Amino acid sequence: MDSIIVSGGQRLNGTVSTSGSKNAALPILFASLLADGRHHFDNVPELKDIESTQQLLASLGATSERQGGSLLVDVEAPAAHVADYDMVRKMRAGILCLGPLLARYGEARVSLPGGCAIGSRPIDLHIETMRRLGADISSEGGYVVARAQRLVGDRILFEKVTVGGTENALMAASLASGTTVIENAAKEPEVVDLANYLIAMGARIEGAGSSVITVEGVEKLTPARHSIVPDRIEAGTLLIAGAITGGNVTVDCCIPEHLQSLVDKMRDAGFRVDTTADAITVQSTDSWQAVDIATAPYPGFPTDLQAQFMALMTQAEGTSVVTEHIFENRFMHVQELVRLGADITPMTQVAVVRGKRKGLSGAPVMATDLRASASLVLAGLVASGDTEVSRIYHLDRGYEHLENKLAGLGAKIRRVTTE
Ligand SMILES: CC(=O)N[C@H]1[C@@H](OP(=O)(O)OP(=O)(O)OC[C@H]2O[C@@H](n3ccc(=O)[nH]c3=O)[C@H](O)[C@@H]2O)O[C@H](CO)[C@@H](O)[C@@H]1O
Ligand SMILES: C=C(OP(=O)(O)O)C(=O)O
Repeated sequence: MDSIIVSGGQRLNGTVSTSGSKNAALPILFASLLADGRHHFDNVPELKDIESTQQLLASLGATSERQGGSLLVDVEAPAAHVADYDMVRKMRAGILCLGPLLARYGEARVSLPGGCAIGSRPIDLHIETMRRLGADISSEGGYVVARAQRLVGDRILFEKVTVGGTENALMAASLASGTTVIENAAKEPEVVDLANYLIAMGARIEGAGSSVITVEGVEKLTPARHSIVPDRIEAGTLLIAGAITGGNVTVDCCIPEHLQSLVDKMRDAGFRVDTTADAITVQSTDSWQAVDIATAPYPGFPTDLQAQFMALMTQAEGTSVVTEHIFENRFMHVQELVRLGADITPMTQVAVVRGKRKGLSGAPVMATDLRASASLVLAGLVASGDTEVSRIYHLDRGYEHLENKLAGLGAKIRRVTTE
């Protein structure tokens, strides 16, 4: 099992590039199930979650081949429309094959999904969506079982903003008969990227990126070519790495607009942050202070950057209040940051971080989920001595060669493999 060892104390400097977005690539790969033939995706990150998706797609009749940063997916009708437990348990996004399978073949049997341990993650809104579109749907032996003749467009009003729910609704509605209006839709850039691919395949979608999306169902979609949007969460993690080490780091190949909430918070804290069309530069200063954050759906502060920002706040002058509004139990990193010497009091969905610059010292810590892993690596960059982050398979789900990118900026970091 791999772990990462970080020897803290190096200021990071230089330029690093952003990879394609995991959370955009996953739904887009599932969307390929909507059309037989060859789909061509560029800027697809090399990640465990992408490999797991390729395996799941293969079990559904869609083989894929990587060519450098591109992935070619050949879709043909599968013998069965089953997403097996062994495939779906590894990642939450497995539920995203429900909409495409149901819309395309009129039936789907999808295992209840796994994913990061960040609180209970129900799929009731996905199920309700398919029901609204006319599916007969039930839960049997750990599987969602759904059937429909042809889905029929309807009004879907999400009681809560859900990224995956909106994505499943978009994919299902694209091949439904008639019009679907999705209200209180998620506005995340990853939803927009999915909509753009569906449109490239011939779907008729308006309003993606706003809270009301209208989909006119079509009879058939055809494969297309698409480049995956840059990963705003990876870009944000790298910016925080620059800031936490007191360095000057430029993150390029990103879309600064997608990171506005982070940029605003970093500026409020006192960092100098400059943006160009496709890059963000953070320049550190000795006088920066704690700021509060509260996670919210896009364009609010992303829950997927909460743990990393908390690591930064352990180094701030003053006290920061971190509020997690999206997931009920996304503070698993707190106890590990405390092992490194951080002063954090977790409460229900609120954590109070008392900053103390240069106060961390290296220790063995355990990654509990994807972004928690990243926060521990960031803390390790400023802790004195060595920090060994184990269970790094969580990190590998969603970061492309993070240790190489950080090493390129001057970090002393290495991966070790133990039996
Ligand atoms: C693969 C992917 O893109 N994952 C992202 C996606 O996850 P995911 O799509 O799973 O997250 P959602 O936006 O659906 O979840 C938002 C909230 O809605 C709740 N909910 C969701 C569905 C449902 O049927 N019922 C329900 O109650 C969730 O428990 C959570 O409290 O968006 C999250 C919120 O930005 C990110 O943290 C994840 O990185
Ligand atoms: C929580 C995440 O992923 P998933 O939804 O796949 O568990 C994440 O990307 O931070």
